[in-house]
Order: sequence, then structure tokens, then C-alpha cells
Amino acid sequence: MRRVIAQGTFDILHPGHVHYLSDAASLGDELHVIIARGENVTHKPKPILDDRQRRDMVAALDVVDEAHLGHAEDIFVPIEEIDPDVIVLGYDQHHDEDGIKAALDARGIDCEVTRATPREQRHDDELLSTGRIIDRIVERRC
Ligand SMILES: Cc1cc2nc3c(=O)[nH]c(=O)nc-3n(C[C@H](O)[C@H](O)[C@H](O)COP(=O)(O)O)c2cc1C
Ligand SMILES: Nc1ncnc2c1ncn2[C@@H]1O[C@H](COP(=O)(O)OP(=O)(O)OP(=O)(O)O)[C@@H](O)[C@H]1O
Repeated sequence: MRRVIAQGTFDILHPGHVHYLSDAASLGDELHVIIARGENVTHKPKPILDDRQRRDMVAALDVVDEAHLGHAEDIFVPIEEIDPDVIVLGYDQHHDEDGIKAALDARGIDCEVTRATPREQRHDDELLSTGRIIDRIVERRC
């Protein structure tokens, strides 16, 4: 049984998220997704939807076996509990593969780190970013 971890904010789901999670699921037998806590999302505006709602939507996707709310202080706690064979970073995530691998090694967690592929637009009006969906809402409804 090869366990895979994917993670992210997943605020307002779109096909880019489904692509990332399907890509991650294809690398093993069981996909666990860690949902970033709103309080820890500091590199972009805070999510619109609360932690539990984002987790419940990800959990409802077919490719996902379990969705977990992230730890508030230590991102390695859920990883230790899940004990994955591979962690899949998103194609554009700011995390550095070698840095995460070194931190895992320091904690004695033996696990690969790899990166998913991007999902390209399939038609002109397709929105593959939560930020762009929110911009569209503001433009059309405000
Ligand atoms: C391996 C890994 C594990 C993570 N675990 C957690 C966690 O337990 N709790 C949390 O709040 N954020 C966690 N994060 C952080 C977020 O998932 C994510 O990096 C960031 O906050 C949002 O990224 P996004 O813009 O790609 O959605 C983790 C990140 C990585 C790379
Ligand atoms: N178009 C896409 N193709 C492949 N993966 C994607 C795509 N969009 C998002 N992801 C992946 O989904 C995960 C969660 O993404 P996140 O919640 O940051 O969504 P986002 O749409 O990129 O958000 P924002 O627009 O606010 O930056 C990340 O690992 C990210 O790489």
C-alpha cells in the first residue's frame, strides 16, 4: 500500500485542483490531502471559506481517500501520522523540494518528494485559479 500526500488551501475548488489531486493519486494507492489552516495562509489573501468547509469539499472528491485539517503549528505532525511514501507538491507551490526533503530527513521521516504537473486551460473562459475566480466575482457582481 503506497500512501501519497498532497496539500494546499483549496479555497473554492476548480479543475486545476482536481488535476493536481488526480496526478498525486496516480503516484500511489491511497491519497491523503492536508488542508492548510486559514491562519497559516500568509503568502496570499486569507481563504474565503473556513477550514472545515474546504476540507469537506476535498474529502468529497473521488480521487481522495482522506482529507485532513492541517496542524496549526507543526506541518510535520500530520505527515508523521499518515506515514507517506511520497509527498507531491503542486506545480507552482513556493515550497522547495530539497528543503522539504532535508526537513523530513532531520525528523527521521523516509519519504520521496516530487512535484505535480500543471493543468492547461482547455477553453478560453476556463478559470484555473481561485484568485482569478474571486476577481471574476468582484468584476461581475460588485
Ligand atoms: C508537506 C507539507 C505539509 C503541510 N502541512 C500543513 C499543515 O499541517 N498545516 C497547515 O496549516 N499548512 C500545512 N502546509 C502548508 C500549506 O498546505 C500550503 O503550503 C500553503 O499554506 C498554501 O499553499 P497554496 O497556495 O499552494 O494553497 C503544508 C505544506 C507542505 C508542503
Ligand atoms: N491550474 C492548475 N494546475 C495544476 N495544479 C493546480 C492548478 N491550480 C492550482 N493547482 C494546485 O492546487 C493546489 C492548491 O492550490 P491553491 O489552493 O493555492 O489554488 P490556486 O487556485 O492556485 O489559488 P490562488 O489563485 O489563490 O493562488 C496547489 O498545489 C496548486 O499547485
